[in-house]
Amino acid sequence: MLGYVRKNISEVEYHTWFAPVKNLGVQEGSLVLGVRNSFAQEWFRKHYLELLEDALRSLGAQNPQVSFQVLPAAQDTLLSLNDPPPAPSRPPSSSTGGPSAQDQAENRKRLNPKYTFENFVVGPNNNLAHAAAMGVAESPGKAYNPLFIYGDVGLGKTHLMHAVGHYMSERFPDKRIEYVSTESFTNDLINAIRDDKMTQFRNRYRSVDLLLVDDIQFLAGKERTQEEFFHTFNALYENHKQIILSSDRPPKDIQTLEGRLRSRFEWGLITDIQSPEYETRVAILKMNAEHNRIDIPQDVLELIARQVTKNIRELEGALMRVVAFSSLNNVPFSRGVAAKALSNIFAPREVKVEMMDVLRQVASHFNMPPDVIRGSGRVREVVVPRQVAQYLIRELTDHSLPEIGQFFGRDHSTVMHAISKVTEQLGKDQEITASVELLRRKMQGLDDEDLDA
Ligand SMILES: Nc1ncnc2c1ncn2[C@@H]1O[C@H](COP(=O)(O)OP(=O)(O)OP(=O)(O)O)[C@@H](O)[C@H]1O
Repeated sequence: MLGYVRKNISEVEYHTWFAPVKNLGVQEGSLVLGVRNSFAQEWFRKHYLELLEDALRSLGAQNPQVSFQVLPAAQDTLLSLNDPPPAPSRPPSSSTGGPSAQDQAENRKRLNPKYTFENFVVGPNNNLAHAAAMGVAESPGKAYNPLFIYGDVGLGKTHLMHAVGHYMSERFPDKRIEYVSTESFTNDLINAIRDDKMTQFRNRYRSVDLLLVDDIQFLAGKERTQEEFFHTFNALYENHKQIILSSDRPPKDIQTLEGRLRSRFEWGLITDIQSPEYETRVAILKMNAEHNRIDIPQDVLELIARQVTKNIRELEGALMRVVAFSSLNNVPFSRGVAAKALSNIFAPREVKVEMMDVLRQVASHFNMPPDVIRGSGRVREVVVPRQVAQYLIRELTDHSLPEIGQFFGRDHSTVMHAISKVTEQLGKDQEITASVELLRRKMQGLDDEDLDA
């Protein structure tokens, strides 16, 4: 099966997703594959189910069925950044005069073990950069050289660079990988000049197979460093060695960068990373929670994702804060707890609610599928939830009556009618009043009694 799969996807994909998969045998006619976490489980369902079924079919299965099961927690918790890096997964080649085990260990030491492709959530904000990094990982020195990734702070530039490094060091344990910040490069250079060790300096940087340089914008205004980097760049480039650069802005906007360097930075591929969309932020939080074995409800993750929108490092920090807060106060996770935990750092932002959120909450409150509420049913059991949903959307979001109408496949006068109907019943009909009150508190993140206790 794996042979079939491998022929149909890229090597990077294969190593990222299929290498860690375990065969758990056949249960009730379905082949069960063990995957690392529920993120991987979802990914497999979405992206590889058909391929795996085809693979089984190619082996003669009439009615191929594949399912995925999350394996029991592995040892390597991914967020413990300070742990020693994992041991190399295969023995180093010693007799060929290749790099020593120590070299390899050195390579890995500089790479953050958490920053792998597998742990990188792909969304519309970063999919081009991700694809480019995958391309480079697959054909270093050939696909795009240099690869220039730019974007604001905390959006995953370093993560992607390291992912290429990990990937290469796993597939080609003999390759030399150097990750350096522009600041360290500059300091190394200053030390080398001072200690008269320029030859060593040049050997070090010009003999690598993959050079990753972070925050290249800091070359601006440093003439001697630019000069040295120019020669390093040329030496590597001419030998088809891969270079990846990160920066907070594109080459054209780096002031006082020599023209010859700027043009070299533009030779390969320039790609950017933008701030993540809401769904990507939720997915990142979910993955983080899982890696840390934290069982935290989806609606709490959603609240965090609405609070922190621009920087993924801060997003991760916010999650940790909520976790710490709830454990220190010995209260279970809830939206209220999260709102409270974050209220000191983030300017209290009104929790922004979307129409779909309201619909989902109302649906779950009345215990019926959202589509039924939006559907055409006219019985009271459906009409009341529909009116309540429209009423709450009007109250909690900025959407206009026609927009709400469109969301429900109705015109604005129907919505107006629904709103006045609910308004009329508030205070009179106990059930409706209680439902509206409860749902409103829930969506504003005020549903927490634990905190008051
Ligand atoms: N798409 C993603 N999926 C999962 N985690 C991500 C993603 N993007 C960023 N992160 C996480 O966000 C944090 C910040 O990312 P990183 O350090 O790579 O940002 P950066 O763009 O290099 O920032 P800086 O400019 O400050 O160096 C890291 O912990 C990283 O793992």
